[in-house]
Amino acid sequence: MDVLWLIPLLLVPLLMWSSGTFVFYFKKCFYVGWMMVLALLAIPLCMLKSGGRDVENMRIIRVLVRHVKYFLGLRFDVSGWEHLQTEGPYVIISNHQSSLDVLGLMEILPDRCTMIAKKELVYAGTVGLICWLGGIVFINRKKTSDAKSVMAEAAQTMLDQQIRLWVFPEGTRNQKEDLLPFKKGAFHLAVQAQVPIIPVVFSSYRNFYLRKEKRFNSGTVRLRILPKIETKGMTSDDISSLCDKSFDLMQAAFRERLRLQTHEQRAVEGAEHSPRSRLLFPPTSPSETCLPRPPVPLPAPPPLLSPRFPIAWPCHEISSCLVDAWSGRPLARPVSAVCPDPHCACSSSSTCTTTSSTSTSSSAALQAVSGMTDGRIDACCSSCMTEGSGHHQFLLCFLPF
Ligand SMILES: CCCCCCCC/C=C\CCCCCCCC(=O)SCCNC(=O)CCNC(=O)[C@H](O)C(C)(C)COP(=O)(O)OP(=O)(O)OC[C@H]1O[C@@H](n2cnc3c(N)ncnc32)[C@H](O)[C@@H]1OP(=O)(O)O
Ligand SMILES: CCCCCCCC/C=C\CCCCCCCC(=O)OC[C@@H](O)COP(=O)(O)O
Repeated sequence: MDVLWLIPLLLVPLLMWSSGTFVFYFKKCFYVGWMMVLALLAIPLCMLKSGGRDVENMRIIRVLVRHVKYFLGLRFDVSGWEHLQTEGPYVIISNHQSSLDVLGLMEILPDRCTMIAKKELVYAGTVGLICWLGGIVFINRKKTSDAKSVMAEAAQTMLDQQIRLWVFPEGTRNQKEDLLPFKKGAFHLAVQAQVPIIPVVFSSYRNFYLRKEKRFNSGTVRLRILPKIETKGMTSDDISSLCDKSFDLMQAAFRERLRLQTHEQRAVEGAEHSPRSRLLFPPTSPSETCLPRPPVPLPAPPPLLSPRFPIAWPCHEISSCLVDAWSGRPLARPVSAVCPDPHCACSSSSTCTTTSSTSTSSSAALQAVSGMTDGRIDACCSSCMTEGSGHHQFLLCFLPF
């Protein structure tokens, strides 16, 4: 009789090892349960620190949530930190795939930043209470007029109390291959307060988390912080174009990442359903998962055409397509050139972090610039610097057919 308690103790690891569906439910229950417990811990700490609802409580919440990723086998890889180095209030907008977004959000959450959330969240037990204590602004999505007036008030509070706000402009969770059309509230907020917008793009979770298929493997989420979009001088007439511009930038970054993910995914097929992939941390690079792999030393980076510009090599976004994950052979030839891409998102003073070039015309233009005609441009323009003349230096990733 005494040994009966051993059964679940042995059964859980066995099921974890053998069943992906079990892992899915186990991890989800653990996540919700553990967040509830953490919130319970955080409540007295927040009360002691600030005596009630205060954005400063987000520091405590941030510290407490940071370790949860290790239990779930998730890694966060952040690029574009420099774009968060902006003084004063701003609005952060990001895509929203799942409640797991909270983990990524807490990885980069700046000081004095809180969120806009649906009002139902306040009823989520201890989590609801901690959201309230953290100063989260609750809106009633079903009553637009109420939501608008709450957000107009929030714009004023942002300025009065120097607060930053994080909004999910899709307005709901979305796991599709494209972002949902953006709601306008975040842009009204930024224009009313005359503060910049900082877009943040979470890479798709589909390579490790599939709600319908009941899969929750280990995986890496790439968070890309894009350059800020200024709203100084804008009025309500500019809301639509601001919203469209932000959407286009984020959609391009999301799709570009998704394309690279699909490329990497092919390399790890087969390993995908192994217990290792469900339970352990993901390897740091796709090539690590590819066995056997001949020990081919990587070639030294070729000299850039214009040494005047300090371009990092290999740059983060492109590095994943520089080497064939199976053979280790170099796939792409990085070259430096002036960016002819009309969609290039370089802004005059900052480092360019995004642009994707899929249209035939810009692809042809890039090929002409790079002098290579026997291949396809897979990704272009990363770590691009702006020359005095307004030309953009960038790297091309060139895949031979
Ligand atoms: C240790 C502790 C451990 C504990 C762990 C837990 C810690 C947790 C901590 C932290 C976690 C926090 C995690 C939070 C996550 C929550 C996420 C969510 O809940 S996502 C859902 C809610 N979010 C939104 O919905 C986005 C914001 N929504 C909007 O901005 C919408 O625009 C909204 C609701 C204001 C209106 O939505 P409409 O569906 O009516 O659609 P539209 O097209 O945008 O607006 C209709 C018209 O109203 C105008 N409008 C919108 N906002 C306006 C405004 N502010 N002023 C004037 N006009 C406005 C628009 O321009 C549009 O008019 P025209 O079509 O252009 O003519
Ligand atoms: C009454 C609803 C409350 C649901 C929350 C259940 C408790 C969750 C417990 C632990 C998770 C901690 C993170 C909580 C913050 C995540 C909130 C969230 O992601 O809400 C979903 C909302 O953005 C969009 O909702 P819909 O997709 O429109 O639906």
